[in-house]
Amino acid sequence: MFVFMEVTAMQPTDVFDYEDIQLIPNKCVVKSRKEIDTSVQFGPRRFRIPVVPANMETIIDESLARWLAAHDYFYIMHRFNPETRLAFVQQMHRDGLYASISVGVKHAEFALIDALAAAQAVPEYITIDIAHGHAQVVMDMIGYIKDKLPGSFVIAGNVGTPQAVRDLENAGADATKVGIGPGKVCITKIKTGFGTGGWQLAALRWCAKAASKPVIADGGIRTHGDIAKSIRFGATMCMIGSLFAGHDETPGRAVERDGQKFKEYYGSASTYQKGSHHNVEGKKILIPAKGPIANTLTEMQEDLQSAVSYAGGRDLMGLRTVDYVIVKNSIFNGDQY
Ligand SMILES: NC(=O)C1=CN([C@@H]2O[C@H](COP(=O)(O)OP(=O)(O)OC[C@H]3O[C@@H](n4cnc5c(N)ncnc54)[C@H](OP(=O)(O)O)[C@@H]3O)[C@@H](O)[C@H]2O)C=CC1
Ligand SMILES: Nc1nc2c(ncn2[C@@H]2O[C@H](COP(=O)(O)O)[C@@H](O)[C@H]2O)c(=O)[nH]1
Repeated sequence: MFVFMEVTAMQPTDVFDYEDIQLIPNKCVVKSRKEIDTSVQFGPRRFRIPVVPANMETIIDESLARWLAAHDYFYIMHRFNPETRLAFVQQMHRDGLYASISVGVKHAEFALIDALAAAQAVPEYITIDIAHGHAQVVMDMIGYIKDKLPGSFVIAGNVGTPQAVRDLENAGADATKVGIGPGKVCITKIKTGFGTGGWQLAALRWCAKAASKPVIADGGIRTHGDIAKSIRFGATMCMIGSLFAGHDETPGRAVERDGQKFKEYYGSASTYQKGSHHNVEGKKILIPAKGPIANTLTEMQEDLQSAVSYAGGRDLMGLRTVDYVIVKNSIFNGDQY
């Protein structure tokens, strides 16, 4: 009985997801959407939009990372070519670009931090990227990075509860990443029964209320309007995989089916990434080819500018206070996009 009461007290009050929310407009205060500033300060730098492509092997590679950095977008390089990370940081710095890498928590990852420190190659951003980020080993890694590379901005995740956000912040994380299982290629909820899939936006709101530092909303974003909703519910930055998959520059393998062009998009915990069948929590899908990523990034920015104008604001913070309604599954109203 006591345990039941405690669990009940931990639950968020409203449960909803992106598709269940519509934001309510305020009077427009700009003459043109072009006046609206969508930029965001995140750690030591300012970026054009509050969006980062997921740190997954089919979403980002070194070449795209370089392009994003050079064009003032945030990126996080994945950690699946572990031996290349020191050289990557050095090359980015040599070219006058910021470095943003991912690490895990196994023994060799602590050695990487030592190697970066020894070479005085201090990445501007380090993301600790594991499935279940509310873990002592993650807090140990945060402490280790803060000790050896105090100049790096540390993002830790993934988590799905306010307690996890507080624990990682107290361990020294500069930002936390929220989302357990809402991703398009995720099967965590099916395989384990756990996660924020189906109520990711409510989980974001729940976690962001507890946060004293920036939160990244990670997974489940299916439309550009979901970016505005993430900001409304407390995110500073949005991590997106599936919407970026399929572009010319995203590195998923190109395939053709019945004369149509697609690109592969697979989970970081899928058998395709891991090369093994143990603890698989991801799958592979095909995403239709989409053309240049720059077009999508521009469209995201324009849609965000429009969203802020509906909010009656001039910048992203205008979204934070808008009213909203919860209408279950209301977004497409039976229509196709
Ligand atoms: N956002 C999400 O919902 C999810 C994301 N992913 C992504 O998949 C990739 C691989 O993640 P991950 O398997 O954590 O990376 P790793 O293979 O590096 O595992 C992380 C470490 O944590 C241990 N661990 C203990 N419990 C868990 C658990 N429930 N899930 C995962 N590890 C656990 C692992 O040991 P051992 O392997 O021996 O158990 C290992 O030592 C990451 O990029 C991650 O972001 C994966 C699943 C969910
Ligand atoms: N449960 C799993 N989640 C995964 C896996 N690989 C990546 N991810 C997460 O998904 C988001 C991207 O979500 P999307 O809805 O925008 O496509 C990514 O950032 C990770 O957090 C996986 O194998 N299993």
